[in-house]
Amino acid sequence: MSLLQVNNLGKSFGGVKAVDGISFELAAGELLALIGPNGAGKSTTFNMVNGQLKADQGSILFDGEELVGRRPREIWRRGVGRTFQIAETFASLTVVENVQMALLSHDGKLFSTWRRAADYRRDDALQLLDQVGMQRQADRPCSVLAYGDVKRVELAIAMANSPKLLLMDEPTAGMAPQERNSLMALTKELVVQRGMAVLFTEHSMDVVFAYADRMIVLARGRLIAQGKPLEIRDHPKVQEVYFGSGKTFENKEAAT
Ligand SMILES: Nc1ncnc2c1ncn2[C@@H]1O[C@H](COP(=O)(O)OP(=O)(O)OP(=O)(O)O)[C@@H](O)[C@H]1O
Repeated sequence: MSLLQVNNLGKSFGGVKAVDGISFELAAGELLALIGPNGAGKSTTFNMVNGQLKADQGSILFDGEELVGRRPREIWRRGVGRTFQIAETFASLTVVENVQMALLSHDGKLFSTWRRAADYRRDDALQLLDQVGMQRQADRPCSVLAYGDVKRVELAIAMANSPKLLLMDEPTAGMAPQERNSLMALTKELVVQRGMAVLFTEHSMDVVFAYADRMIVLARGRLIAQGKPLEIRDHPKVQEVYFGSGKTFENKEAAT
């Protein structure tokens, strides 16, 4: 059975059907990209899975249990993690302290032991940093890191909750191509090592085609195609939605 089973999921805002009865599955150890033009319904889908938006219709089964109607924190506790940008207030903390804060939060001790974050499970935090190649920078403040390194720390923070499913909303936005590749290669490594599933949205087609195991394509709230990257690349409906008929992804990449 798949880790995540989404069935006939829908959400409207006023008269707009932001997500219109979509169904898809995601298995453990799989990297699934959610793509589509602006306004296609990607964020709305994401936010229904993480509980920030309540679905109007359909079901989201995670590990066999219904997520629709549950609060975000409950969903997070069940093993659905997401990457967050490191807030400005935390940028002055060191890299390892940021991960220690995440461990405190995971253990439900955030407010009682706030001041002792620097002592809390430091070795575990260092091990998480090792997995993202950031152990050597553990004692530097996050504020001085290169952008690509901040993204690695954000990944380590998300790992502190040991998610079975990790949601990543445009993980490589604002990154240079080389940084993008290195972040996605790392994500793929974590997927393989931990058997974790990842659902990510992405505008960069080169990232999607290089790293996604499978893709689902939304347009105006509907799921218009799903499959392996090569199947999607040649899918007529996808070509139509993105570029009008006759054009290809390669043309788009070459043009940008
Ligand atoms: N809170 C909201 N209130 C009203 N309409 C909304 C709201 N959120 C999304 N929508 C509408 O729902 C549709 C889908 O939006 P959504 O943000 O899910 O698309 P998206 O694929 O994530 O787009 P983008 O790539 O631009 O982020 C759009 O028509 C959008 O205007």
